[in-house]
Amino acid sequence: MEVDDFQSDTESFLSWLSEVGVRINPKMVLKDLRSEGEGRGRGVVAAADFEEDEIVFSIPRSAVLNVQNTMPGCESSSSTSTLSSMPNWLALTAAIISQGQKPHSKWAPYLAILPQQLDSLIFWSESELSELQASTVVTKIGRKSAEEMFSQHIEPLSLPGCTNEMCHRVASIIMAYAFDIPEDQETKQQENETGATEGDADELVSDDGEEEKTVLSMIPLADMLNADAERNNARLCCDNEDLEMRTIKPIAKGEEIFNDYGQLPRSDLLRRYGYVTENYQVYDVAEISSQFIISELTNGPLNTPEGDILAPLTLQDAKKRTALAEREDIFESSYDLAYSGPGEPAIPDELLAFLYLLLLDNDNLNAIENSQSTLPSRSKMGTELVGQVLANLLRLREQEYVTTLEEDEELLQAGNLKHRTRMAIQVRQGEKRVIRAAILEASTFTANNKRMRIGQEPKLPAGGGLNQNGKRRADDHTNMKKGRHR
Ligand SMILES: C[S@@+](CC[C@H](N)C(=O)[O-])C[C@H]1O[C@@H](n2cnc3c(N)ncnc32)[C@H](O)[C@@H]1O
Repeated sequence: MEVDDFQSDTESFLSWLSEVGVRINPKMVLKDLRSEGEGRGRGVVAAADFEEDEIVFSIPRSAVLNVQNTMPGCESSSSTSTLSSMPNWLALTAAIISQGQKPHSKWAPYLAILPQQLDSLIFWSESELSELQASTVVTKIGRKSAEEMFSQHIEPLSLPGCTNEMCHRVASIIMAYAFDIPEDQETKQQENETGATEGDADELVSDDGEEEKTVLSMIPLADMLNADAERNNARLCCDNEDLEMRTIKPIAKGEEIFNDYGQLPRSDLLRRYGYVTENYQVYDVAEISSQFIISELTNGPLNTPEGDILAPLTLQDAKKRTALAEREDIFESSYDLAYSGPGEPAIPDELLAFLYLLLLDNDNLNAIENSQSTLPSRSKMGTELVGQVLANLLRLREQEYVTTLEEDEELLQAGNLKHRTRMAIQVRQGEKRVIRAAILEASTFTANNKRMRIGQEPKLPAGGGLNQNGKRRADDHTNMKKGRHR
């Protein structure tokens, strides 16, 4: 978009906001922030000091773009009922596409300022995605399943000129811009009178414990606020007739006014919003899947801290222990590792318990299975063996990434990186740091190994197994896998 278009679109948008009844505090400005960082686009900045709990702007509910407000414009009652029966995000996608095709849509000046291009992961090429290496975020993009939904729900609406790419663009804007707001009193009352219920609206629990319906909505101007982890200083308040953006702390003149997108790891921030900043790194997570753990423990013998060799689990034994983990409600297909905080370890209890069950001796395993005993406390499950095996598994998990943490740090320092490549490196670097922190935590486990399945196993000849660094011995050809792929 030309610079002039950007500015003139902002101006048309601002005059439209006033036409539709949006009241803007003169102490705020909608600013072009593109020169302050790639992807920053427009943002809201304080032009004078704000106190805490001041209104930055207020928006009448009639200006909100959602399925309810666009329905009266729907050509036929059959499309009205079709929209109501769709998943929320798809119905809103259809409503926005349909408004975009109307030259005189009430929301035209608003739609004109929504981005044509986004950096969310769904728009990345295969080669750009490969920079994320072993990050599991790549498996969560969901392009194919979204397209199945488009063909099931949007195609039958026969919206002229509607393509998959258009649907992806609109659905991604919804993911990055839309708000879930509680249904307004009037609609609620109408529904109570007619007994109508809305499709699959998300539900919140209201103060009085009643489930409260929410409506996925595009809220002009409210969605012009950027976000940056803990720097949020305003929030959307839906308690009054108009929706209000209110400050939650004093904001000094010149400061940007930030909303809160949530405490997201950078992988998810990139997937959903197409940007990352260093301020989100405290929320980074790394994942280790149970499939990876089982495959490593069944594939080869392990060296124990005492130098004993722990025979690999048979597939049947692994299955039995996994079934027990499921029964004990600690089995997850993938476990999240995060930075530790007060009372929050890097290694989740469920992962610790799963490894404990995989490494427990048969007598104690049977006792849990027969409900003669239960899983012990976290400190007792953190045995030296569990810590050692987990540290080895985590080292192997780290080696699934093509580059090392140190190499990523060098790449970031060297600069000259394309915007998407830089963001991908920041994500994978963050995940490796989390894995390293979890390895350190695992190496502090010191509980007694007496219930562990060491010593029960027939001793294996030297030459097999993982060494202390988690690497397979060079002569173990059959078990060589998952090395670095340079
Ligand atoms: C709700 S919109 C905010 C308004 C947006 N800046 C615009 O001009 O349309 C969310 C999008 O803004 C951008 N964004 C928000 N916060 C950002 C930040 N701290 N740094 C860079 N981009 C950001 C991302 O592209 C994100 O998908």
